[in-house]
Amino acid sequence: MATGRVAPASVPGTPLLKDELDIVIPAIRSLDFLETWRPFFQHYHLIIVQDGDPSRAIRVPEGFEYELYNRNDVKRILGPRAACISFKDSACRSFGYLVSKKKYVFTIDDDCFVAKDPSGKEINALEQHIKNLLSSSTPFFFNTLYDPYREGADFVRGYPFSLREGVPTAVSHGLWLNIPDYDAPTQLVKPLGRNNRYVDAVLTIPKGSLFPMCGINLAFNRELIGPAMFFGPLGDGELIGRYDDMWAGWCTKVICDHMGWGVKTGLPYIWRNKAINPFLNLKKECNGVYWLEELIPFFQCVTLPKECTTVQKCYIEISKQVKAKLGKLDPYFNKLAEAMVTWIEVWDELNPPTNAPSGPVKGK
Ligand SMILES: O=c1ccn([C@@H]2O[C@H](COP(=O)(O)OP(=O)(O)O[C@H]3O[C@@H](CO)[C@H](O)[C@H]3O)[C@@H](O)[C@H]2O)c(=O)[nH]1
Ligand SMILES: [Mn+2]
Repeated sequence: MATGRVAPASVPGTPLLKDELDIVIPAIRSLDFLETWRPFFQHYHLIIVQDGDPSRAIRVPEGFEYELYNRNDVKRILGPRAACISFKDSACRSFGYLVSKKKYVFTIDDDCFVAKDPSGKEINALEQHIKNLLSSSTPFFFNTLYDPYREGADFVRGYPFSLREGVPTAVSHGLWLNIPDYDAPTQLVKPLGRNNRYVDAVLTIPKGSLFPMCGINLAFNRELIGPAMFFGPLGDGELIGRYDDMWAGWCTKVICDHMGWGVKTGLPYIWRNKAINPFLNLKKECNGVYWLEELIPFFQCVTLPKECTTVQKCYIEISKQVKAKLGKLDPYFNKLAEAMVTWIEVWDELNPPTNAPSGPVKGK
């Protein structure tokens, strides 16, 4: 069995991290999807961020413990700085991360259901995320047999012994069966594109590699990386839409690499039910598709000096580089850089830094 923090075995009837994890849901539709998740979510606390008309009453199915915030609440709590929270898209979920007081967060969209594994068994997505987060990651050297900390797995021959302890896992990025997370152009050319392939694997994304982080089925250690999980303002009505989660992912990965923390992708799967109209998505994504080719080289070149010993310091440093380098691409990025600073201000106000994790650690 691999060394390092190994995924905990689940004890039937005992929900893992029950008092240490919040489930954050951005919601503009109904919350009926929660019925299907009842066996897996019922012991956890939900934070629902309601988008759309705040006077609309949104029904939470009986028996769930929750707090619900609408736009008016966000304005009341953040005052003029509420503008950094993007509404009109899934990015309003960031507000849930901000007000959570838990160590871990799992976020899921309101049109996602319980998937089944190839044996027909319902997948407890939350439990798998927790296993991913509670076991170590291996960003500094790739293990060809996937996550060595999973039951029955291990490190292969040639894997340096000095790296087998692994490092803390900051993010667990889950995947989707049925409707894949395609961009609008791919949706347009593959209208019937479905993901039916269940791959029983979890991988650490190597240090230095960026990835497209999708917010649909995502969990993270809020205590470690929470201040970098800012999804916006990149939503509808902005110059660039549907890149809210991507932006958070690039910032997060660059910071995790600097701090010496891991990001895992793969299991668990959820069942994603429907794709939004690709033509509407194309309109939202248009600038993003174009700018993507500039944004990735930008993030590949972000340098974080050793003085950046907290996530907040790293994030502010990235915001400065956004302004200096991407502001030339479009003034929109100056606005985004300012929103990033505001986000850190409100994060620190609502989450006073006590023992903020510091780094960088291994591998620098
Ligand atoms: O104005 C809105 C629109 C949506 N929401 C909530 O956000 C999530 C996702 O919304 P939706 O299912 O409509 O969109 P998708 O394209 O399937 O989702 C992905 O797009 C990514 C980019 O934004 C994002 O990470 C994914 O979530 C649902 O829960 C809606 O209720 C909203 O609050 N306000
Ligand atoms: Mn959706």
